[in-house]
Amino acid sequence: MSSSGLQPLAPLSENPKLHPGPGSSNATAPGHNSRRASHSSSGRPDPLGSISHASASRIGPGVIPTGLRIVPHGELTAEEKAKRLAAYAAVDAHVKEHHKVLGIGSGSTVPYVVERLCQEPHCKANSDRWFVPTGFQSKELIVKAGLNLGDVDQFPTIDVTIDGADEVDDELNAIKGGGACQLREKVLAEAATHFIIVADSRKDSKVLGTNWKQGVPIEVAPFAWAKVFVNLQKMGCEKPTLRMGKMKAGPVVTDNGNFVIDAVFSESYMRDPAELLHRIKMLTGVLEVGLFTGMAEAAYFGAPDGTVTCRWQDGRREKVDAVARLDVAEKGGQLSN
Ligand SMILES: O=C[C@H](O)[C@H](O)[C@H](O)COP(=O)(O)O
Repeated sequence: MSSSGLQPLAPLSENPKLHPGPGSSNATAPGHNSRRASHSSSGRPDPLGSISHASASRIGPGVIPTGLRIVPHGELTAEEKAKRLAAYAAVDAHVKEHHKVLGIGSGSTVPYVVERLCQEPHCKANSDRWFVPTGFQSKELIVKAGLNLGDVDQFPTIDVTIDGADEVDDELNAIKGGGACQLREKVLAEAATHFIIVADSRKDSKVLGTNWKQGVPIEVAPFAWAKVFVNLQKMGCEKPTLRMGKMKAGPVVTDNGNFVIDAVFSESYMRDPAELLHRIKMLTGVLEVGLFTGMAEAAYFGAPDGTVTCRWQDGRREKVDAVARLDVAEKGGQLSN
């Protein structure tokens, strides 16, 4: 089925041992799609062809598709409810049956995107789809949900990427990288025909840096971090900080093996994020900047009162009723593709 011609590793969902019957604790919730993925032979060399399902299942417990646990909506905090509603509204508006390759972002809002994709009507098309992650967390989400895992080297063109954001301005420019995933996230945003943001209403802002005070996340080659740090100070960055690990002595290391510098810039810089992005990106040693300018087509913001606002790149703004989509989430349960 792959238009790229590559045939990725068959999903673990094809292993019957990993799919207990309906009476088990892994029984699926309403909306579950039990169809298996089908894979056609590409005729081209398959670098993963020698890996059998059996050997794949021995990789470790972390990769077994255990399904996603849906927390009943009533048990969520107002903030989590808002994220869920934004994610559901975005998936319903932008994922179409003919979309075959979906980019899955990172952060605490994105699990609700995957949750929605595993419900009716979307799940019907999932067996013929590939899901491309932006990092370790979203890869685990995809695998646990039993969805077909792909990568951007197989699918350099993605139909829709849906991702969270740390802050979004008036023109849908965004700060991203609070979870250190900015490099892969930007590759998947750029590869996507439609790049959509999902967030709670605290991220909805006029000027970047108004609510997100941590600074612009910048992924740097480890050996160059001190040089970039000094360059940023010379550029006028008020407070560069090498992001440090928690429960780890030393800096955060990204999924790509790099460091992250968080750089706070004054409002005058943040009012022109495209120019700031350009200047930072030109510093040798910088791999990617967590400023996403002119990329998002639409952004969905869930509010604690249960409303969702969609903002479009052309400035349009509309209210979306997402509460009506909560039938499966109201009950909670276990969900897998
Ligand atoms: O690196 C992480 C990403 O850019 C996230 O998408 C961003 O931090 C938003 O995450 P959350 O949805 O948890 O606020």
